[in-house]
Amino acid sequence: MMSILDKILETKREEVAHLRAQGISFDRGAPREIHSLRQKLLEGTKLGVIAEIKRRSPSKGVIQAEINPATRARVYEEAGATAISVLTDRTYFGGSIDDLRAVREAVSLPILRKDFVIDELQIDEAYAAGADVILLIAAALPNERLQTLSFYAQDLGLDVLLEVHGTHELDAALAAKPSILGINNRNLHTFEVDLGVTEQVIDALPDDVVVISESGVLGMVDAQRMAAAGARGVLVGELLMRHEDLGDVATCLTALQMAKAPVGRR
Ligand SMILES: O=P(O)(O)OC[C@@H](O)[C@@H](O)c1c[nH]c2ccccc12
Repeated sequence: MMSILDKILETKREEVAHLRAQGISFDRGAPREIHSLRQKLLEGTKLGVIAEIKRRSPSKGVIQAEINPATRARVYEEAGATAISVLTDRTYFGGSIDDLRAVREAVSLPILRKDFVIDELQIDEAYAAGADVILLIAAALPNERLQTLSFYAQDLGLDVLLEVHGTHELDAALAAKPSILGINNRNLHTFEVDLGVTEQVIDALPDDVVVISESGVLGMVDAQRMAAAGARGVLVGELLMRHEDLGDVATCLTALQMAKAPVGRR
């Protein structure tokens, strides 16, 4: 049976063919300002919170479809988020690259393009739209493509967040020299969430790898647990997106930042 990830990757191949027909243009001679998430995580004295804009997902269905990404991003910024993650996939997550452009206009925080990147053109598109970080998923790409795409993005000055789901992907992930390693607590095939995944993977890592823990963080206790495991930051989507009231969003985000910073790792 075809998994959801396989299905998504098939859609991405169609999107890339479309992009190729269209072309992406930006001026390589005039480099843009890049806001480095890696630097911010390293300099931070608290646990970093990467706040996500996600309307829906294959695992949860609609979370909140009618939002203004720019307004929400401003609330995230004012409440002290370290960075903003924008789901740009339309078919499965209800987002778009226009959401990312709108967020870029609204905030000066680092912005992560959250999508399923399989081709250089998607990285060009992210760069032209104002992203600072791109996501690469170890489970989605052969080892040598992971490396090629990681180096391609870093040559443009972007940070690369490389996502793994277990220790079996670590050799491939580290060979691609990501700026940040993301440990996803959600299994992309079964959608099962287990914060223990971050703890297990961090145990197997060299100390100098900058780590964030992704998915399933549902409050301050979970954030604290991920910080204690050694994560420099957490990536939080659903918890924030479930709140419609922007005051509640800010309160929720402020609470997450009360977690103590990790000790004993970079
Ligand atoms: O909504 P959550 O459980 O807080 O998770 C956020 C984020 O980690 C999740 O959206 C995510 C992690 N890796 C991904 C890859 C593609 C799409 C989405 C994701």
